[in-house]
Amino acid sequence: MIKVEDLHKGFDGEEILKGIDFTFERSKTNLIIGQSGSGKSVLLKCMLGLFTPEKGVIKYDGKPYNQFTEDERKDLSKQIGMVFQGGALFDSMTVEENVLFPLRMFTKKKKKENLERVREVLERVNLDGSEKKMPSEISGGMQKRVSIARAIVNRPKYLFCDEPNSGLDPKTATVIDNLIQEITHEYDITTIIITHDMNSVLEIGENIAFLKDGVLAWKGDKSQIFKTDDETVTDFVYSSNLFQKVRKAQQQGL
Ligand SMILES: Nc1ncnc2c1ncn2[C@@H]1O[C@H](COP(=O)(O)OP(=O)(O)OP(=O)(O)O)[C@@H](O)[C@H]1O
Repeated sequence: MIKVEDLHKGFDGEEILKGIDFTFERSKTNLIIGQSGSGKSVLLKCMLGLFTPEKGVIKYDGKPYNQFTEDERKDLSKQIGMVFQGGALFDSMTVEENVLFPLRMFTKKKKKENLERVREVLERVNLDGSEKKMPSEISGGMQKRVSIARAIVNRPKYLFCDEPNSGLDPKTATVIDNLIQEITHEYDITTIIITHDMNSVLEIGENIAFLKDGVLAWKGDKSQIFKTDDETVTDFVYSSNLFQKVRKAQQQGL
C-alpha cells in the first residue's frame, strides 16, 4: 500500500500538485486519470522518489519515505517494477536478455537460477518459446508482455505502469489490462497505472484517483465513475463521442 498525504509539488514557484491525499491499495489496480497537464506524471515521479515534494508525506506500507535511510531507499527501488509507455525494451537484446537484465543488476544469484526465473515469468505472460527473439521480431502486444515480465521478474511489491496500453489495438489493450490485473492479484502487488484509456477504467478501475489541475477531484471505482453526476468527472469521462453516446443511450433506457 502507498499512502500519499497532503502532497504538494511545484516547479519555479508554480504549484503543480496542490495537496493530494490518496491511498493506493495493495492487491488492487489503482488508476490515476485526468487531462493532460493535470499532474499525473508528477505524482508518479514523486512516488518513485524522482521528485522531492515540498510538503506532504508518502508512506510505503506505513513507513514515510522521508524517514527511510539511504539503504532503505535502495531496497525500496528494488521492490519497484516499472512498465514504461513505449515498452522501453533494449532493441539489441533478445526477449530473454531483456527480462534477465534487472536480475543481473539487482541480484547476486547464479546465471542458471536467474534464467530459470526468466523462463518462469515468460511462461506466466504466455511468451514461452519467444526467449531468443529480438523485440523487432514480435508484435506490439508481445513487446508489452516482455515489458511486464521484466517489471515483475524481481518480485516487486509495487508496480508502476505509465500508459501500458498506448499504441495497442483495443482488443490487445484489454488483454494487457487483464494481464496486469491478474498479476496484481496473484502476487499481491500495489499496482499504480496512469491511463487516458476509458476502456481501461471500465475494465480494471478498482481504485481510481481523478486529478484535475493538481487536485484530487474525485475518487472511487469503475462501478461508481459511470454513475456519478459530479460534473468535473462526467466532463472528462464523456469527453469521447463513444462514451457520450453510451451515456445518452443509458439515459434513454436503450
Ligand atoms: N520537471 C518539470 N519541470 C517543470 N515543470 C514540470 C516538470 N514536470 C512536469 N511539469 C509541469 O507539471 C504539469 C503537470 O505535468 P504532468 O506531466 O504531471 O501532466 P500529466 O497529467 O502527466 O499529463 P499527460 O497526460 O499529458 O502526460 C505540466 O504543466 C508540466 O509542464
